[in-house]
Amino acid sequence: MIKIDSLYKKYGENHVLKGVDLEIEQGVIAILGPNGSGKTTLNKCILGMVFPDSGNISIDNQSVLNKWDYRQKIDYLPQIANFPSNITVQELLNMIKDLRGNKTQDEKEYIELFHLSKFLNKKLSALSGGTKQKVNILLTFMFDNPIMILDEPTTGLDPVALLTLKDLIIREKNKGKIILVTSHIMDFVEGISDEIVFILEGKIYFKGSIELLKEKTNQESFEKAIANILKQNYA
Ligand SMILES: Nc1ncnc2c1ncn2[C@@H]1O[C@H](COP(=O)(O)OP(=O)(O)OP(=O)(O)O)[C@@H](O)[C@H]1O
Repeated sequence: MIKIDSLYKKYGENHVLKGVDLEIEQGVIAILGPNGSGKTTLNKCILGMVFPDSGNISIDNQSVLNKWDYRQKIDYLPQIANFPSNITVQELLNMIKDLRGNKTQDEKEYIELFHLSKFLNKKLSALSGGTKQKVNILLTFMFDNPIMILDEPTTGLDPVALLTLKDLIIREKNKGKIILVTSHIMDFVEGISDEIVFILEGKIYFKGSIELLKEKTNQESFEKAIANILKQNYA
């Protein structure tokens, strides 16, 4: 379980998180909110890549602030993967496996699913944006840890890869994992999520199922429900 208590984070005078309280048991949780609302900042706080100004984050009842080993339990797909450009996909795979020294799932399956075999000996600088994202996904899913944080996993993917990714997320969720997903693609979010967490003005504005969100906003579709929140707050 991930538990976040009264989390505050500001960058200079920009107060991004202003008292976030959140409890996540298991399943796919979509972290939504407008651009700049603090979704990535929240993810990075959980990962220990950004230090909150105050508040607490615990995983399985242990505070993770100023700790490192817990990160071994988290598979993270960053929003923008800054791969070294002059090495091949295979070299990168080997490097990440060496660095993490973590148990891996069958990477060959993911290579096949995303049709990556023909790119294994290509340099990362030679790959298209979508193919880079497939490599990014492979590097995240080939480990088998209880928590996944996927920041904009759909970026650049074609419709076939998008469906494959959906299936993989559902498969990992069915193993009992916690999967936090950030995305602006509402169809994708609707297809995978158990719960929605909507961040607005630095706080959790809504947490609950898509059905509840539709009910609360009096809208028949998820997309309209999200649009309704944004219009009410920004119109
Ligand atoms: N390292 C940083 N230094 C200064 N400001 C930052 C830093 N990282 C993020 N910010 C600012 O914090 C705010 C929240 O950014 P964040 O990336 O967390 O938002 P987001 O909800 O993930 O946005 P998006 O949907 O556009 O990806 C933004 O105003 C951003 O400019």
